[in-house]
Amino acid sequence: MDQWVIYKEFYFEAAHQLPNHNGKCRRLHGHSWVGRVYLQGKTLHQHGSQQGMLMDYGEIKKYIQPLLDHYLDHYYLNETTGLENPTSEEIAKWIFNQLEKAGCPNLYAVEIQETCTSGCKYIKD
Ligand SMILES: Nc1nc2c(c(=O)[nH]1)N=C([C@H](O)[C@H](O)COP(=O)(O)OP(=O)(O)OP(=O)(O)O)CN2
Ligand SMILES: [Zn+2]
Repeated sequence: MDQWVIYKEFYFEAAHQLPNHNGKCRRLHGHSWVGRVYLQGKTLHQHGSQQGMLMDYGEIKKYIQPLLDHYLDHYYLNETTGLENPTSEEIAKWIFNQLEKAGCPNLYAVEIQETCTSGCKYIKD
C-alpha cells in the first residue's frame, strides 16, 4: 500500500522558562525554535491544483501561520500557551492539538527543535 508523509517547516523566536527544572532552564531564556508539521496519507489528489499532492505545502502553512502570529513568534510561551512547564514535548503536543482543532487534515506529528542539539517529535496514538 502506498503511503506518504510530508512536512512543512516553520520558525519562531520565543522565550520560556521551566519553573520546576533543577538547572539553568528554570531561568527565563529564549530560543530560535524550529518546528515541523507532518501529514500522513495513502491517497493523493487526482485532479485540480493539488494534483499529485497529499496537500499543498502552502495550504499547510495557512494552518500554522495563525499560531505563529498569535501565540508563538516573539511571545513568552508560558503565558501564551498556558503551559505551566513548556518543554519541547509539551509545546509539540500543544501545537498538534491546536492544528487538530483548526481542522488540519491528515495530521501525523509535530516536531519541535529547541536548540541545535535537542528536540522532540509528538505523535498522537
Ligand atoms: N526532555 C527535555 N529536556 C529539556 C528540555 C525540554 O524541553 N525537554 N528543555 C530544556 C531547556 O529548556 C534548555 O533550553 C535546552 O536544554 P539543552 O539541550 O540542555 O541546552 P544546551 O544549550 O545546554 O545544550 P548543549 O548542546 O548540551 O550545550 C532542558 N532539558
Ligand atoms: Zn529552553
